[in-house]
Order: sequence, then structure tokens, then C-alpha cells
Amino acid sequence: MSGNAMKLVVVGAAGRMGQTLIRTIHAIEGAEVFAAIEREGSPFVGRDAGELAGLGPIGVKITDKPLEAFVAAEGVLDFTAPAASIEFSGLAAQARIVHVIGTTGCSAADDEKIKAAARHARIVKSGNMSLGVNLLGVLTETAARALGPDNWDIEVLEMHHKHKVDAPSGTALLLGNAAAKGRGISLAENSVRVRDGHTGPRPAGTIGFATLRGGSVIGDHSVMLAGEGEMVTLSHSATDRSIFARGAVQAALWARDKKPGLYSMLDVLGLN
Ligand SMILES: NC(=O)C1=CN([C@@H]2O[C@H](COP(=O)(O)OP(=O)(O)OC[C@H]3O[C@@H](n4cnc5c(N)ncnc54)[C@H](OP(=O)(O)O)[C@@H]3O)[C@@H](O)[C@H]2O)C=CC1
Ligand SMILES: O=C(O)C1=N[C@H](C(=O)O)C[C@H](O)C1
Repeated sequence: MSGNAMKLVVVGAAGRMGQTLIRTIHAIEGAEVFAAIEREGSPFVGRDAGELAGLGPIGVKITDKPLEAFVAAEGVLDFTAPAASIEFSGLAAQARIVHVIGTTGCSAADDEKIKAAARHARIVKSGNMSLGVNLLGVLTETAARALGPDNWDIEVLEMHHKHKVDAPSGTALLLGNAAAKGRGISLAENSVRVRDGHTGPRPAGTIGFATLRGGSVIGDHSVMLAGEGEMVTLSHSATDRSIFARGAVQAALWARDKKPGLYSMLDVLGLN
């Protein structure tokens, strides 16, 4: 670890992404696991974060005191749940630090609160922190713009592990938004999120979503552009959660010298 290593707090440190983040930060020269947080009453409070993540002890005990950790740190990596991420964004604003939010399933009202916190915190939020998916978003926007709505129908298909609690996935919505941007329309006004029973024919110009859940799938996404007699499919398959963790650390390092504001992974990766 270098003397200038960025001091990072991992919230939700015992979760699937929390443990992956601990391992990833530990392996990166320019970053340091400064603190690890779980909720009050969690059985993991008091445990060594490295030991829990399979690294062996790293001398960082999991606590339930986020503000104490934030005021002495430079950034927080947050893959938890919407209510928790809103609370953490307020604390990151108080501490004037970087807040990287990977949490999905936030409502429009949640996003407004995060935007308000970004007046004082440097927040990077994305439904997917991987380079591959963000490139897929750019390709989706280009394809949607080139093919147009008259003869091409767009469907976004995703599959995740059986523990996932939100649908469609944050990535599916990111890709749907990219398609909508390519077409110059609003996703909220043109999406079909559920189909069941006698649905009637497909409304022209809509963007459809289909959700599959099962097993241990880390995250598979396809954007299908279906035309008359042909189909273009753009896909991404995640085979290791470290792709999200590496992206989150890259986002924190990128935001270290930025002004307060709300940024996306497209800003971090220079794809905007
Ligand atoms: N943007 C991206 O690239 C990615 C986003 N994600 C998203 O990240 C989120 C987490 O996913 P995953 O790791 O699989 O989920 P997990 O359920 O495995 O982990 C979430 C962790 O956060 C903890 N937590 C919840 N609330 C709080 C709180 N108030 N304070 C402290 N800790 C809290 C949970 O504790 P407890 O169990 O006690 O509730 C749990 O340990 C999801 O929204 C998922 O969609 C996942 C991968 C990539
Ligand atoms: O919950 C997950 O696991 C994942 N969530 C993110 C999403 O909702 O898109 C990103 C990734 O696909 C894994």
C-alpha cells in the first residue's frame, strides 16, 4: 500500500459485494480498506473484515458506526440497499467525502435525495460499475439511434441469481435508458415492464423488459433489436463480481479530486 493510498470505507461489508470489495481494495496499491460497516445488530459487527472476506485478518474490525468512519476517511463504497444508501449519502455529504453507490432498486424519490446529498458529496452512482456493461450502453444507444423505432422493436432481457431482490435490474434500466436516449424518448413514458394474460399486440416504439431469476448467475444482460426477418443482439455476461468492485474503486480514485456533484460511470470511464 502506498503512503497516499485512498482511505476507503466499505459499507455492507459482509454482503456478496462487500466481501468482493474488501478483497479487491486489498489488492490495489492506491487504495486501503480503512473501515468496514454493517448495520446495528448485525452478527458480523466485531469480526475482522479481511477474515470474513477470506483474506485472513487485516486489522479492520466491522463496526456499526458509519459517521465515525466517514469523517476520518476519503471515500465510501456502497453496495447495500436503497434506504441504507440514502442514509449513507447524507453522512457522506456531512463528511464531504466521495460516495460510490452501486445499490440498485432506488425509486425516483430516493434518487432526488441522493442528488441533494451530491451538493456536498462527490457521488458516483451507476446500476453497473463494469467497463463492459458501460460500453454495452454506448453500443445500445448507437444501435437504437441507427435502427429507429418504425421497423425495430427493443427488448431488454436479464438474468440474475435467486437472492436478487429488485427487478428489472439496475443494469437493465441503464440499458433501457441508453436505448431511449438513442431514440430521443423518455424511458419512463415508453417502457413495458410486465406482460401477462391477453396483452394485445406490442405497442409500437416501446422498450420491453423481461426478468429471469435463478441459481448463482452473477448478471447476464441482452438488448435485442428485433426487425422484420432479422435480429441484432448485444450481450454482456458477468462471470466474476470483481468486475464491479474494480470499477467502484476506479470511480472512487477518479472522484478523489473532483468537485461535489452527481457523476456516472460514463464520466469515470470517459465514455460520456
Ligand atoms: N452497480 C453494480 O455494479 C452492482 C450493484 N449491485 C447491487 O448492490 C446491492 C447489494 O448486492 P449484494 O452484495 O449482492 O447484496 P447482499 O445482500 O449480499 O449485501 C448487502 C449488504 O448490505 C448490508 N446492509 C443493508 N443495509 C445496511 C445498513 N443500513 N447498514 C449497513 N449495512 C447494510 C446487508 O446487511 P443485512 O444482510 O443485515 O441486510 C448486506 O450485508 C444490490 O442493490 C445489487 O443490485 C450488485 C453488484 C454490482
Ligand atoms: O444484484 C446483483 O447481483 C447485481 N446487480 C446489479 C444490477 O441490478 O444490475 C448489477 C449486476 O448485474 C449484479
